[in-house]
Amino acid sequence: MANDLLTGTAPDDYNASSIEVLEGLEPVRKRPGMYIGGTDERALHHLVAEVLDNSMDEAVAGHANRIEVELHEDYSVTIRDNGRGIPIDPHPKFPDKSALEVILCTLHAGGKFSGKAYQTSGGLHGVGASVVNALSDTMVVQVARNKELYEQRFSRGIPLGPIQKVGAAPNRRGTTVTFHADEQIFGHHRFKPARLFKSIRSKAYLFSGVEIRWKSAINDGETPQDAVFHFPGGLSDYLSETLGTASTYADRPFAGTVEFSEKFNVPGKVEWAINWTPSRDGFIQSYCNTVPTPEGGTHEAGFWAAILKGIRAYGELVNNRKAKEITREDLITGGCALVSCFISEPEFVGQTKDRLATMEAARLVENSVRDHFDNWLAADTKSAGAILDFLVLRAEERLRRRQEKETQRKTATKKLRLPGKLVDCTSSTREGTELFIVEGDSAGGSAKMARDRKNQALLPLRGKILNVLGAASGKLGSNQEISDLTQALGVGLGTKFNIDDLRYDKVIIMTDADVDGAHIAALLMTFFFTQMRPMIDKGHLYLACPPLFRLTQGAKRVYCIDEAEKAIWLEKGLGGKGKIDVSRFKGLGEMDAKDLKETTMDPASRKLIRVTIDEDEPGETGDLVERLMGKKPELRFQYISENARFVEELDV
Ligand SMILES: Nc1ncnc2c1ncn2[C@@H]1O[C@H](COP(=O)(O)OP(=O)(O)OP(=O)(O)O)[C@@H](O)[C@H]1O
Repeated sequence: MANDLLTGTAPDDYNASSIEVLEGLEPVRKRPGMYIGGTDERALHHLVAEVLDNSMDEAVAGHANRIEVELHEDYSVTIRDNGRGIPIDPHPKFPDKSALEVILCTLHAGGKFSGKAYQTSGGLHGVGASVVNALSDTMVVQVARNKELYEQRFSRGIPLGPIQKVGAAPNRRGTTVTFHADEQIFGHHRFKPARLFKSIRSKAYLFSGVEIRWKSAINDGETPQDAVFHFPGGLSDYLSETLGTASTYADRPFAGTVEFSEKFNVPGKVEWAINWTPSRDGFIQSYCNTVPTPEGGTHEAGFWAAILKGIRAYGELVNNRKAKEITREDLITGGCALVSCFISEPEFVGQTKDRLATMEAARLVENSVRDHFDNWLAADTKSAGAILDFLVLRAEERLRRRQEKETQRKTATKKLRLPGKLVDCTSSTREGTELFIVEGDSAGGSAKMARDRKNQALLPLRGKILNVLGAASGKLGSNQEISDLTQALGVGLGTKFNIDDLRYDKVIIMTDADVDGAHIAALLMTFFFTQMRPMIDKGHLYLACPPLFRLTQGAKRVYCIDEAEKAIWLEKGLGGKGKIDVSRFKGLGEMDAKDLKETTMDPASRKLIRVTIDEDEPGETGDLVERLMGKKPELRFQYISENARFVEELDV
């Protein structure tokens, strides 16, 4: 390897033959995570959702009204509908294959791309059924069409033979899929009757035009083994059932349905139900085209916007001045909501469709719900008043909590033994405050003058802090610089560390633009990375970017971060009169307060770099820290001298 690097020749074993092209359904088996979000229990249950969603799409499109789901003793599952049946005629693009085989053995084959066969479908990528096929050791698909019954069998995505006619089906139509999940992929995970039961029941609530029958050969002692779900009352009934005997502020939920075609001249609709209760935490369950969206998305955003604007407007109407303090956060505490929308060509994030991304959905849902909510509040003043009072109380509680926290900070600050050299800011709340950690001697004076006293504090460090990677943990607590820093931050060290006690919003490392400065910044970042990691994760740690040069030409002046920037200005000129005067700042201390403020400290003109951790490469970050701060000084020296001006690229 080393020789190859030196001679510049590539090793022989990395060439075109190293580049694999996965064909057919191979990628699904190789990388199931990409298609169903993993190989765990959740992913396993997602297989049923993929097949069931296809039957639901048939129902929502008006072609089926009955679906059956059966869990067998060997943990295989059958899903049957009375829809049109997957097409079985030869596919025009692949005349020797049936459409069914193309659908089940090819990614991105489906009837939901153009919106002709389905208007508002949960399916859209044309991969669901083929993914289930690829991840099942057996899969049997039967289609009853034109009074005939057809069947094709598969194993791990490969057809075991062509499609065959297996009998007559004079009184039947629709699709039946039976599959057994492959243990090579899902290991010991098995379907849980309770989990399937719950998700199937919620599907039935989402579309009142369908009846879903459930049957299970597995008895888990709590889940019914037979059930029929049909809910003409839709989401309103679902919410009442979910809330059970909990007391609520409105006797009946605020619920309704709006067809988009009537209001906005586009296909689709939204259905919703919400009520508020003092007896449990609030929740929102949202769906798009019957697909659950546990991470929410634009339809949820539109819904909350309508409710928030509605309740505030009602508050104004009844002269409740505090209503304008209500925020979305208050609506959700104690607010239990179900929202289900149907739109054409929805955009989800990922194949598991956990979040809706279609922007249009926010507008459609908000405008549909808003009028109804206004009318509902006006018509039922008893419920409206109770809800408004409850929400105002929530808002007041939230504000009180915030105030308490602020006073706690004030008193804590008073009680706190702050390090003598800390130049604190005067703000009594944490909001908007910044602590600059500066290289002691060089920056102290000018930084003091350059700062905004109200919200910018300074902690001058004398020389280099302890290298925490090499140090024993006992040494940390007794190190003066580290103890000053920890005290100034207010967060405590080791087991006492608590990010909630942090006294500043931003902690900014401001060191000289030279090798020593880079080293100090690296030591500090290592300290935060290893001892106070949440400071980085929660976005509190920053690097200041002081300039290295000041160029002056007559009355014109610019600051340059590095040689390259200087070269550009020298070339094009500053636009002033006479020759360009270049001064190089050897340290922050050399800059006068005005320069330092303008270039490095004033939020209006400075540049800051937020220290982040590359989530994809946590191992690498650890490696780099070890390389920089570990036991091998030669590696550290090499890295720092190569990167002294570019510490910001560390991205520790
Ligand atoms: N039960 C069914 N009845 C009728 N047609 C079906 C049925 N199941 C699947 N199909 C047809 O097979 C196509 C492919 O289904 P598949 O589940 O692979 O993808 P999809 O539903 O189109 O999209 P997604 O990958 O988002 O689920 C569907 O678009 C539909 O045309």
